[in-house]
Amino acid sequence: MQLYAHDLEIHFGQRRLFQIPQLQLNPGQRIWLRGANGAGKTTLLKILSGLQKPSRGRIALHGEANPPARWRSSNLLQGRIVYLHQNPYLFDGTVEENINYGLKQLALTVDEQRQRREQAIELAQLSDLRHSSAQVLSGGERQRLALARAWVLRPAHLLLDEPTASLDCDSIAAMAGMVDELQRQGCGLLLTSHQHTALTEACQQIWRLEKQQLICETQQELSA
Ligand SMILES: Nc1ncnc2c1ncn2[C@@H]1O[C@H](COP(=O)(O)OP(=O)(O)OP(=O)(O)O)[C@@H](O)[C@H]1O
Repeated sequence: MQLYAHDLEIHFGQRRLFQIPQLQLNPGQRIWLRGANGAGKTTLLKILSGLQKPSRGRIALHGEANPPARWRSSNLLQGRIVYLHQNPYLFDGTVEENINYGLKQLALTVDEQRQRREQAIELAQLSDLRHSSAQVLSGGERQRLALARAWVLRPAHLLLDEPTASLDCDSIAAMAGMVDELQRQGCGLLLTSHQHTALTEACQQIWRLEKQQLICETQQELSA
């Protein structure tokens, strides 16, 4: 399921943040979105996930241009394109309950729910903390839980905003394992990161927000 955006533009008052004639994110593709502080990376991810309305333009899945009347209420995008914030919001309740919350939104049998939950908890290395309150988790544990909660949804596209900022090597490895697994299942991934990590290593393309434009490069071009 391709994600398309056409003619995207966003202004804050008189200031134009970016203008992007066209972009396409394919299933199973992993892209590193780069750019200086304030270039508009978070804003672009929020627009692509339907959380923020652009000043102009439209996004579509499957190539069907179908802009929602109210950007945020679009059923087209809900659950299919998931945005993961760099400081994720977790619900009151345990680690397991946070993951169950995501699962309840899906039409799965009890067995399928259990299977996904157990796999997610293991991949996120949260087995010992499954009954702990999410509110007492460390930064790295929170980030792993937030990704596990997104992981169980099997989104068509996952947009990750600085997912590994201030994480240690073990947490980054756990995050990379989950992201690799999603990619194998055909999930398209777009991620921002100011550091080169195990998550960015496997990106086939780099999109750079610069001078209000989106420039596409391959990893090879970057290292050349
Ligand atoms: N609702 C808003 N109203 C006005 N300005 C905004 C709004 N949202 C974002 N901006 C501005 O747009 C610019 C881009 O913000 P954004 O968070 O998208 O940048 P970023 O590339 O993700 O930056 P960083 O690398 O620092 O996280 C910033 O200068 C920000 O202040």
